[in-house]
Amino acid sequence: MASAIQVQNLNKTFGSKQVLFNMELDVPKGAMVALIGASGSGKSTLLRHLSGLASADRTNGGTIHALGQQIQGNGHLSHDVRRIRSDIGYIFQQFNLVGRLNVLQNVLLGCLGRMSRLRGTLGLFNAEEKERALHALERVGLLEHAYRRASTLSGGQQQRVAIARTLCQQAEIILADEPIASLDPESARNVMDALADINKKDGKTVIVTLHQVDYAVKYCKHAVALKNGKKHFDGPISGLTNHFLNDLYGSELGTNLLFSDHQEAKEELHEPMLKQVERKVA
Ligand SMILES: Nc1ncnc2c1ncn2[C@@H]1O[C@H](COP(=O)(O)OP(=O)(O)OP(=O)(O)O)[C@@H](O)[C@H]1O
Repeated sequence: MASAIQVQNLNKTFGSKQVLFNMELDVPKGAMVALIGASGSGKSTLLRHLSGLASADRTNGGTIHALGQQIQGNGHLSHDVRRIRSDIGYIFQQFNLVGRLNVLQNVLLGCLGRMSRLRGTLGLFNAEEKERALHALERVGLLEHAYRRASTLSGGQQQRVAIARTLCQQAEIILADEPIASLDPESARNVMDALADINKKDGKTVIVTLHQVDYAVKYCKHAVALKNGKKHFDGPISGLTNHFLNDLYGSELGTNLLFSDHQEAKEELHEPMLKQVERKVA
């Protein structure tokens, strides 16, 4: 299957501290991937590199391609990174909406990457773009709030506006960096439902960093786990065995582990695991 994201030999060093090591990653188009790992393992740093928000080491930094186009190589962003980025939607933990604008205006900001600078600067959105933005809001269940000031929405609603913005952007790849970390369980579920819906119905590729393994199991078929800046696992979600998670999270174990029955997760245990998750997350 064609790749949405390809990472080859990515290395990143901050000062004297290397935080990503020889990272290799190939995410097929249409996948929904959970990126997991203990705090400080490098999840956010990797995600920022995938979208060209950060550049790798100048020496032996590796390459990153998005939809077959090189976004960076050896620490140099490609000259047309802005155009490539228009295919990549980015969702932040803290929503990153413009609070004083209304919800619809925030969603329309997703169109800016594909507009001429002049039209964008003047905020001259055309009828097709406005219709697309309204449709995106309908998709995430927030159409009735289109004309509310964004800052008056709840955190979960704001995150769904951010998702609608990526729809309006017509992004093919959605990178979500801990999108539910600051949300209550119901809001978290709504946000993950919206991402899963877009993945399933629109075929968008979603890579989502998650601290809660239960949400990863419930929503993603595939997981990539980082440990100390290295890829530690890359495979079906059923591979996240209790033993593996103990090893991955170490001292964070109490807050992150889901499976308490000490059974090794096998492919055929996937469905029962999901049921357990559903009960836990309900
Ligand atoms: N701008 C920066 N300058 C220096 N060090 C950084 C910078 N950004 C990240 N780091 C370091 O890189 C390592 C990986 O951080 P990163 O935020 O990617 O981890 P994470 O897995 O996303 O953690 P968390 O789950 O807590 O968000 C950490 O040691 C962090 O301190």
